[in-house]
Amino acid sequence: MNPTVKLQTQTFNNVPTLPDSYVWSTTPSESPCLHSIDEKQVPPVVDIGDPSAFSLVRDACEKWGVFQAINHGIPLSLFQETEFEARRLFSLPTEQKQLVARLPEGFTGYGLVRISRNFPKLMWSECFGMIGSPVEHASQLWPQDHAKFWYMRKLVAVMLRSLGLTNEQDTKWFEPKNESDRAKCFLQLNSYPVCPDPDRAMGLAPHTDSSLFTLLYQGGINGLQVYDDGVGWVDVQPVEGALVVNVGDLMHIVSNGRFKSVLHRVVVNNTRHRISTAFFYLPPWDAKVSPLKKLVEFDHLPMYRQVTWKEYVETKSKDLSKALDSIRI
Ligand SMILES: O=C(O)CCC(=O)C(=O)O
Ligand SMILES: [Fe+2]
Repeated sequence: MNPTVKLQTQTFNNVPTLPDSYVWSTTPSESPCLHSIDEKQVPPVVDIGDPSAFSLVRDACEKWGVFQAINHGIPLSLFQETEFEARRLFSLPTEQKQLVARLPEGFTGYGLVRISRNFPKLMWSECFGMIGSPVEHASQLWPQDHAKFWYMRKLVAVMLRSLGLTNEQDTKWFEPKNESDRAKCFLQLNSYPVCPDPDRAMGLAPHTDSSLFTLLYQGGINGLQVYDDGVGWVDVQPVEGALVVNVGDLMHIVSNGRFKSVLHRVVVNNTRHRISTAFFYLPPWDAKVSPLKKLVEFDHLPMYRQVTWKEYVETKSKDLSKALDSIRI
């Protein structure tokens, strides 16, 4: 049994005060968050079905590295059902969740978020990871007709087109060489239980996602914050029907730094148990990722050397904040 996971879950259920191991020195009061109502100071909400979406997405990814997408074509009921099942899963007794505990180096199963090992303090959260997507099976069953199972296709297309990548040559680098090599989705259910002392706790420590991009459903409960150099921490308020789209490190590399991978964190609260569902859109394991030629021509010099996704994950698990810099030319 993983002792850390056991400690964590018991703590969530039983304590009236925050144990020392969960007290962060960087509290929200030390790094205040902006609760802004000025819409220029928050990541924008973009209607993906609108013809102006490409330029709005480009601007948002360049300035913030994040936006909220509406009209994205993904049935919201999928997320609502996922949230329902996530609440069922996280409310199981600890011993039962331990049956599917994530291995220390693994991605799937129940446990602490993977980035926990990079921080000395514990985070007020637990998670459950899964790999795979229905597209893998649907494409074998209906080779010509599986597009409707690829829920993220509209968003993938918008992200690429907003970078000016419109033809097949531009996107060949992450095309699968065979069916088993197809781009993967990693799904993570995050649970942030009600916390006795939210101002001194941390739901999820500041990090960037390693993915190409991440789709996030945050239900209706606040908690996600993104960092802006000029303004500091900014709330990403849940918007009905919207999905948060984060630019990840790989998109940052591919776009030669034009789309910036967004630094974000999650704060907790003392009244509501927050659940979020994150889909990390990933290239095949051995895909070679580097600034795309077309985009380098625009910027003149490549900022990053080529790296495989596998190599990048290994580098990042050793040092979260230095992985991008370590491949900088
Ligand atoms: O719970 C959230 O709002 C964010 C989750 C997140 O950043 C992650 O899973 O990487
Ligand atoms: Fe994240």
